[in-house]
Amino acid sequence: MLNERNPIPVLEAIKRVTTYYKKGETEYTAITNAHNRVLAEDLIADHDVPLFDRSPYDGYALRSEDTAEVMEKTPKILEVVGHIGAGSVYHKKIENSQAVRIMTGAPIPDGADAIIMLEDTTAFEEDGKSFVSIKKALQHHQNISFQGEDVTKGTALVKKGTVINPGIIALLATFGYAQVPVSKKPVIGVIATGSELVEVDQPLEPGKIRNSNAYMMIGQLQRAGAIPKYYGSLPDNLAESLKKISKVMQEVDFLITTGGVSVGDFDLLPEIYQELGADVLFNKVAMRPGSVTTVATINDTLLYGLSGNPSACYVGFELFTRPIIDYFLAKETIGMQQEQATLAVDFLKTNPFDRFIRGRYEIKNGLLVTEPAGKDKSNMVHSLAKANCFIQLPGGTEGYKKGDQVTIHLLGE
Ligand SMILES: Nc1nc2c(c(=O)[nH]1)N[C@H]1C(S)=C(S)[C@@H](COP(=O)(O)OP(=O)(O)OC[C@H]3O[C@@H](n4cnc5c(N)ncnc54)[C@H](O)[C@@H]3O)O[C@H]1N2
Ligand code: MOO
Ligand SMILES: [Mg+2]
Repeated sequence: MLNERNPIPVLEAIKRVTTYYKKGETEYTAITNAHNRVLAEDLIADHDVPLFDRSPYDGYALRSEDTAEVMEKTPKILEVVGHIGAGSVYHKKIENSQAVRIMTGAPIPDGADAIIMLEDTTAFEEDGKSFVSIKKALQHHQNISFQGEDVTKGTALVKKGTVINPGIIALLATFGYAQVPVSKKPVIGVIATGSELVEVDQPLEPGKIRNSNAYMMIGQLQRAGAIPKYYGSLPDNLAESLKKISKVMQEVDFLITTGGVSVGDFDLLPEIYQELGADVLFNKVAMRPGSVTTVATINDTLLYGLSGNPSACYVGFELFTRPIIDYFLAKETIGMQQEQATLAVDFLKTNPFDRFIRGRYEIKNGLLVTEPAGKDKSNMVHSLAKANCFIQLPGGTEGYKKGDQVTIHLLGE
């Protein structure tokens, strides 16, 4: 007699796993490897940017009052007493009727209060001295890039928990973070189960299929910011599976298996949980696909038993494993972003349970529109390649029509 399984709602299942989350630690990574990592400390400006008033143009630094009487036909002649580029400093003070030739990024010399662009000047030499003819009047503080105008010291720039992007890397570099504090990535074990599986580099034989789930999950783990540790696939053999799974549980933060969680004669995971004394949090979720998704714990370590059907495995991972990885990484946002979108085609099946269709969304004329990414069967793999969201249709509904509003869960960052 089969043991009856009680399906629980998706949100209840997510709640049960999240009570087991572990928060990771902080580690340091070289700034050249910081992209896509999660910042583990708030980034606060410890100095102004720019740190000094500087020139935004190639031109001349001068005293604006010297240009008060400049008119188109009566230019003002100033003596050029210095010449600096970015990285150099003019150490004297600019006096009456003097100018310093200055390049973009160089600090404004003392006494100067404005910059004139090269294009509005003519340089000439006379008696071994340099002069510049100024053709335009300037205002006090005209064309100055001021200290602190970009960032003021003390400003909170990026919150911990933010995923680091190239723009954040620019800030980290600006403030001298050669080593960046980031959340340590969880190490997550992956085991595929099933005597029908051959590895990706092996030829197919009658009755066999290639193991695609393990590699799919390795990609999902990488996308989620975890470190996958692949332990290969196991045949449907109890003794061998028990030995391997108990050993692997010691080496990882969590373990994911795929396959063998349903009620078939060779679905060994239920017996494995029992033999290992695991606490099964749930073994049936009111959803399609992935209804047989099982999550157990052994000594508070999560053991995910995802379905063998590729689409069910994929959905089970994103709904139940990904939020735990987000917690581990102390991310500011947990789980997939949700949006409302317009259905672009009819979807007429009934939905006895919550349905998560592998979908594709795009922005058309400023609106989010979505449609299934392909055939909607849990044992199919093709539609996964195109999917960039799940279309959620609540249980107890039927017959969604083109134009209906639906909730979508976004898969990408
Ligand atoms: N009598 C019932 N049969 C089934 C039920 C049920 O409630 N009663 N549930 C069905 C549902 S729903 C699903 S989903 C599957 C779940 O099956 P398992 O998780 O036990 O997975 P397996 O039996 O091992 O494999 C199912 C299917 O997936 C293929 N598979 C397995 N591993 C991989 C892999 N690594 N890469 C690619 N494909 C894989 C496997 O060959 C099977 O075709 O059970 C239904 N049955
Ligand atoms: O768990 Mo199954 O995926 O509902 O198809
Ligand atoms: Mg099975």
